[in-house]
Amino acid sequence: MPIDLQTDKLVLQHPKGASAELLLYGATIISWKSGSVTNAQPTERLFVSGKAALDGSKPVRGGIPVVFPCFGAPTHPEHAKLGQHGFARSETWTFDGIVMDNEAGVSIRLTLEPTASIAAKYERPFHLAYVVTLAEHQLSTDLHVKNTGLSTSPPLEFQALLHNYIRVNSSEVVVTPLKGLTYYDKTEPDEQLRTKVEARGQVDVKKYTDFVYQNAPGTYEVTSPTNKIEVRAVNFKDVVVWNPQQEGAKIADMEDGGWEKYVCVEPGYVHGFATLPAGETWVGQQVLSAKL
Ligand SMILES: O=P(O)(O)OC[C@H]1O[C@@H](O)[C@H](O)[C@@H](O)[C@@H]1O
Repeated sequence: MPIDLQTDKLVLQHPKGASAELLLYGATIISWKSGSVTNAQPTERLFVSGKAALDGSKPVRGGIPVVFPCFGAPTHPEHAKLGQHGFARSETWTFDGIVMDNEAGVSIRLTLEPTASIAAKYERPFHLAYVVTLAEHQLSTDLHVKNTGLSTSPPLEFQALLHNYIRVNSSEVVVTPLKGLTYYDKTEPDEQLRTKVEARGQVDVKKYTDFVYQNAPGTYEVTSPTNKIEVRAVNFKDVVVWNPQQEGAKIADMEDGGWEKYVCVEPGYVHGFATLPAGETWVGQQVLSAKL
């Protein structure tokens, strides 16, 4: 079966060998196995911590959690009751159907609408759809946000991000091209000094990195001697590069030394807020391609 719907997760299988698994909880992709143009053998491209909870008790430490409607701690008054990174990664989504099932792509759609538990902490009406498409060497994830409010209601203001944990040796990986971009350095203790300009042609994560690059180009290469993933994003104007290094030891669900096994490269709309008038839809798209 190219698409296997189980109680709490979906398994996608591409006829040429790639596969992906996603939980209904958080619409979190927890595995993407893909070959590349130069290496046909499907290999795992995402990192999931050995200590991650996969039972819906807390957001998954790894894979691709969906961040909506706030990134980090809430800063918008409408998000005040939400936790870090919002609720999309910790609510159970609904399987809405198969979008495509052929060699070009095996594709499904999940949706999320306000539930009693969401409405208790977030009052705005919305409809989210998440379309996940598996191709021979690619995984596409498209987030559709609709403001379902009445025409008289104010625009929806939100942030959204795809929190990719890319499996790679973090001491060898570089992320390009980020040179010349303004970024917000969340590791900088002095608030006044947090806005910086990237001077490096190749950004490594050999030290604690938590950088929010603004107005980034949208296409990034995540390269190590044994792995290369291209991240292509549309409408996610910013990109976060995160690796906690030893700070990761303070994260309860991080496996020992887990930070040596991934880099997070996260396209998002996170500097400021996307503004969506009533009745309209915003679509943020991402394509991950295995190049090596
Ligand atoms: O522990 P969480 O909520 O999954 O967040 C992990 C990291 O996510 C990154 O996107 C943030 O920039 C970091 O500041 C944060 O630590």
